[in-house]
Amino acid sequence: MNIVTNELTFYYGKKLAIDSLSLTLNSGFNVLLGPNGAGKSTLFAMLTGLYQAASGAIKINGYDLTLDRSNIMKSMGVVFQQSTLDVDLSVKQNLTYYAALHGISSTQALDNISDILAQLQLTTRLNDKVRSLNGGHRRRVEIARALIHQPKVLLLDEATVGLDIDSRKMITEYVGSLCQQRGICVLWATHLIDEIADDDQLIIIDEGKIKAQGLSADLCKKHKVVDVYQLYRTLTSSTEISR
Ligand SMILES: Nc1ncnc2c1ncn2[C@@H]1O[C@H](COP(=O)(O)OP(=O)(O)OP(=O)(O)O)[C@@H](O)[C@H]1O
Repeated sequence: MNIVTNELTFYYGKKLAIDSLSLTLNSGFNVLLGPNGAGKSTLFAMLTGLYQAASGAIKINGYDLTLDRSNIMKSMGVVFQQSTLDVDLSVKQNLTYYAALHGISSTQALDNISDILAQLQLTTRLNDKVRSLNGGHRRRVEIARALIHQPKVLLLDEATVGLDIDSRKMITEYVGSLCQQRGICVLWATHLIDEIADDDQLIIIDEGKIKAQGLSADLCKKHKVVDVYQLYRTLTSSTEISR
């Protein structure tokens, strides 16, 4: 289970947004940390095949994204920054419709994620309209939906932005535990430093470039800083406080 990018470059017009970015991510919880405008969402759009690189290559689980996108999509789950749920449908309808797009029956879909729904405390909300759920519950539905086809790679773009502290904690802990339960490769983009643990694989990105990659605790030691906050301030152009 891995994601490999080789010398990826992407431009919006003349603006260079991703700059010769080479990265290898293995199974486990990988955090992509960067300030606003660093290139996180652009990289996600490239990893999901929505944007095409000006140059460079992406391989996911051994498949080349330009040659074999359909095989990659079969084993990839994505939670985008903006919600893509239909608020006028029930939780169950949102889940089963998405499953049908993957050729999975409603019964099989709910079976595939019954333990996930229970862990995310969604089992009793299946018949509720998404419109009636708060932001934290909507995010949980999106995570359950992204896992419905049992992907090997899960991408989450700023999945906890705007949520209350309890929902953020629950979601980060849950996604962290998924890596252990299912051995999948998770890429978690954030600019919230308190979501990063010492033993997380951390990739710091700024201005479309990788500034550091490694275990969070090791990177702090290497750069002689006391915590990830200091590391982030040292390695990026950010002046924002993102705790
Ligand atoms: N549609 C666009 N047209 C032109 N420039 C863009 C466009 N989208 C993004 N950019 C620029 O590309 C760079 C990378 O943006 P991107 O949205 O990928 O960053 P990000 O790290 O996801 O930021 P955020 O945390 O704010 O979502 C930024 O300088 C941004 O202004």
